[in-house]
Amino acid sequence: MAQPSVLETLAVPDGGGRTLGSEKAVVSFSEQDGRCRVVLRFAYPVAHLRDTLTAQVRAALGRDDAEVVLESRIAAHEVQAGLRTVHGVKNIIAVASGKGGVGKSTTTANLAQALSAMGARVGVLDADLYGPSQPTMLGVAAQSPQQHKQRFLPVRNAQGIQVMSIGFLIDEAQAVVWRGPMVSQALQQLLFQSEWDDVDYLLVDLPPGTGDIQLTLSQKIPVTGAVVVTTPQDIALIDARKAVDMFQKVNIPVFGVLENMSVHVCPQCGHRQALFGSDGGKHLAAQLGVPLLGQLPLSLPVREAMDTGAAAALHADCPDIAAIYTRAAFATALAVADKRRDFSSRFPKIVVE
Ligand SMILES: Nc1ncnc2c1ncn2[C@@H]1O[C@H](COP(=O)(O)OP(=O)(O)OP(=O)(O)O)[C@@H](O)[C@H]1O
Repeated sequence: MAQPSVLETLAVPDGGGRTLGSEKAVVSFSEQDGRCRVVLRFAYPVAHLRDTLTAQVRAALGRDDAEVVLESRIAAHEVQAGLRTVHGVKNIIAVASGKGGVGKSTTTANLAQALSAMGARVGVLDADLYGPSQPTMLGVAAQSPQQHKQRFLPVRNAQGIQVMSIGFLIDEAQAVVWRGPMVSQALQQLLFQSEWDDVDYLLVDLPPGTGDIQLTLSQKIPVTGAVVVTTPQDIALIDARKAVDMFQKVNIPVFGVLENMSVHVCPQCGHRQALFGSDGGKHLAAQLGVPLLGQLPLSLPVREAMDTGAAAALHADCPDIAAIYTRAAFATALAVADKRRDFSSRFPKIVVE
């Protein structure tokens, strides 16, 4: 049945000008026995848009009873030249910061939770050797990965997020004596020797800084793009700029900057205080010509949820915080979808001897 053209012009919410037409989203429209059914398919997760999209489609069709089905088909996208893709992983997103302690791990865990709630299959690889915190933040600290024929089975948290951490292999006391090449090797082992189960987005929580370790990693890991986390403080911004430069040097696109600890809102009187300065991340993003993914306030519930591995509960209980992470995660997923598709995993490797 012909699709009503009125659907083509409907905007994808938070989609930066995308429409159902530009996304070729309407894959089927049918009317049978008085029932109307529309199937929309996207190249990114959209579960968080279900109510809005359903209402838009019903209003456009003038059919309150229309059934609107949302589907996502997330593909693998281009990485740096010459790197092999990881079995079971479509897209790797590096989460980095120049300076330590700015909230990179917090951002990783919450972006993972947001993407998962949006309907994506998500993995997290904790590469932060000197402070592996993902197992705690994602609520799997009491578990350890099973091994099967020399391969690791990532641990799954209650929301199905697949987690591997360098902290599962070594303890923090040992970590201080590890040198760059050892870290790089351990990380590659975790990435390539894990049985990732059809992961759409694997977020890699990198150690802070822009030294040899980060550079080696950005040259050896097939990364679709990076998210850089900073506080608005000058000292953090200088380092964040270095992190952006590093990614650009190795041809990894920076999907955006997330400003963390933007303001402190007094829970008693609601007064907003910019403890680390105002809008530093926003200005940095503008100067570097990369998107600002969001500005997250200093928040007690965020800190508490990270200490107790309760990102899912945080998102359920604090809709304002959840909305900031969801918007940042969606912008990241759109940036991934905008990259050229990678078909290398579809073709067998041809070896000429
Ligand atoms: N927006 C926030 N509000 C309140 N606490 C926060 C916020 N962001 C991060 N934190 C807390 O600050 C501490 C440091 O955050 P986190 O571990 O995410 O930083 P990091 O940049 O990954 O640090 P590292 O340099 O160790 O890798 C944690 O206790 C975390 O819970």
